Formats: sequence, structure tokens, C-alpha cells
Amino acid sequence: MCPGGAGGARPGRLTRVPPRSAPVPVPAMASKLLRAVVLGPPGSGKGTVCERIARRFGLQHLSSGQFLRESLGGGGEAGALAQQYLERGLLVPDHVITRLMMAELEKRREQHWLLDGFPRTLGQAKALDGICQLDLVISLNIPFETLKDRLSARWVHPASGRVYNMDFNPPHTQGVDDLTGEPLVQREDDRPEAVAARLRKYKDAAKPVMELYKSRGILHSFSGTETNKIWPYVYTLLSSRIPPVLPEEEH
Ligand SMILES: Nc1ncnc2c1ncn2[C@@H]1O[C@H](COP(=O)(O)OP(=O)(O)OP(=O)(O)O)[C@@H](O)[C@H]1O
Ligand SMILES: Nc1nc2c(ncn2[C@@H]2O[C@H](COP(=O)(O)OP(=O)(O)O)[C@@H](O)[C@H]2O)c(=O)[nH]1
Repeated sequence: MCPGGAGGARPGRLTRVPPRSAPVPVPAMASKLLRAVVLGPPGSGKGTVCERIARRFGLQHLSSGQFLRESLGGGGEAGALAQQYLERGLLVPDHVITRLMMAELEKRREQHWLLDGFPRTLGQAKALDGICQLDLVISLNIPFETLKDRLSARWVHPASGRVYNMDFNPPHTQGVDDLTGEPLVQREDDRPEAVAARLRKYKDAAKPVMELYKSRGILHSFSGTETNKIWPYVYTLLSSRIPPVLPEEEH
């Protein structure tokens, strides 16, 4: 049974993940809790799209990468294990990320949520199946050249996960995080030579996950080179499932 699901009913880029302690307004008419996933290769705009969805529709944006980064400093077992993998740009083992995500989802039984970065393998998708029936899976298909360009222009604020792009959403002051004033960095694995290998690995792992969700009729794919052009379609899809809390026009 999906955490938060009642009986048989099926029930957070500029700021990559909204503050999870902040109350999220949920419209009174939303009777079922929405369980959604955004899939896509590195640089496809998952974080950007998730942040928009989270704000417009009052969903919690749950980023596996962000949870992992937060767990690193905690001195826990999951953090220590994960660190070795993150440092090498490898996927952490399924049982580590699955345990972490299940614990986070358990805390959010009563909220609408949207997963970013999880599940990434068939094993993870099956673990998610064990606790939850997904309503919606959004897949972002972006050409390789576009991904490479975006990632080489991506700058991040490591502590918060906030993401900027020198063309698309530059920081107010170059090289500095808007909220904290701390320096922005480029990720090692965003270099063009590293990107090709990451994309290959992504495809291999994601293919069976996509096939699974396609076979269930819950996969919705969006192709293009610009998030702003894809966004209205994503907005329309979400609007058919859950009432917006903010109008579409406000980015
Ligand atoms: N579902 C997952 N399974 C295994 N490892 C994960 C998972 N999610 C995140 N990680 C680990 O955390 C790291 C950071 O994840 P994050 O999603 O922030 O960035 P990414 O995987 O490099 O992709 P993107 O460029 O799309 O943001 C990954 O490189 C990987 O080591
Ligand atoms: N030029 C451009 N950059 C974009 C667009 N959409 C997202 N970005 C940027 O591309 C990079 C990757 O986006 P992100 O949301 O981090 O993708 P993710 O890796 O899939 O989570 C970030 O620097 C974004 O700011 C777009 O339509 N055009």
C-alpha cells in the first residue's frame, strides 16, 4: 500500500529542492495523494521541472541525490557507504539508496510527492512497487548535444543543491549563490568527456525502468531542447491529476 493511500484508492532549478520543512499548500479538492516520478538523463532538466511542478502543484520534490548529499555529514552507515560512490560518480548500491528513500517516503505518507533521481534501476523500481502504486511517470528526452552544452554550463551550490546555468538561469552575481552568497562550483562529472560515459550508464540502467512503466501505461515522454517549451505540456498533464496552487504563467 502506498504510504498515505486510503484503502484501495491511489492516492522538490534554481532552488533544486524546496525546504522540506516548509508547509506545502494542498488544495482542499485533492482527495488522493499524487505519487509521481520524473526520469531523464543527467542535464535533462529533471531538477528544473520538478522544482516548477512542486511550486505550482504543492508537491514535495524529493531528490535522491540531495538526500544522499545530506546523509553524508550525518555519520550514519548510509552516509559513509554513499560517500565512496558519490566521490567516484558511481551509482550507490540499490539497497543503500532504497533504504534511504523508503525512510524518507515513510515520513511523507500524508503528502503529495514527486521523485527526482529515484528509481534509477529496475531493482529500485521494484522496491518502490513494494510500498507504492505510482500514478504518473514523466520522462524527459533531450538530445545528447543539448545535454552536453547544458552540463558544461551548469554551476551548483554544493550545500543546498541549488543549480544555475550561465545562459538559462544565471545567478544574480556571477559565481555566487543567490541566497547564501557562497561560491558556486562546477561538478567534475559535468565535464564533456565525463558526460558521455554518464549518459551511457544512465541509458543502460533506465531502459528496463522505462519499459516497466510503459507497460503499465503510466509513462509520459516529452522531447525537446528547451524546458520552457516542454513545460506547458507537463503542466497540462499534471493539471489533469491535481489542481494547481499557482497559475502556469508564473515561472
Ligand atoms: N537512485 C539512485 N541510485 C543510485 N545512486 C544514486 C541515485 N540517486 C542519486 N545517486 C547518487 O548520487 C549522485 C548525485 O545524484 P544527482 O541525482 O544529484 O546527480 P546525477 O546522478 O549526477 O544526475 P543529474 O546530473 O541528473 O543531477 C549520483 O551520481 C549517484 O552517485
Ligand atoms: N540552456 C538551457 N539550460 C537549461 C534548460 N533547462 C534546464 N537548464 C539547465 O541545464 C542544467 C541541467 O538541468 P537540471 O535541472 O539540473 O537537470 P537534471 O540533471 O536532469 O536534474 C541546469 O544548469 C539547468 O539550469 C533549458 O531549457 N535551456
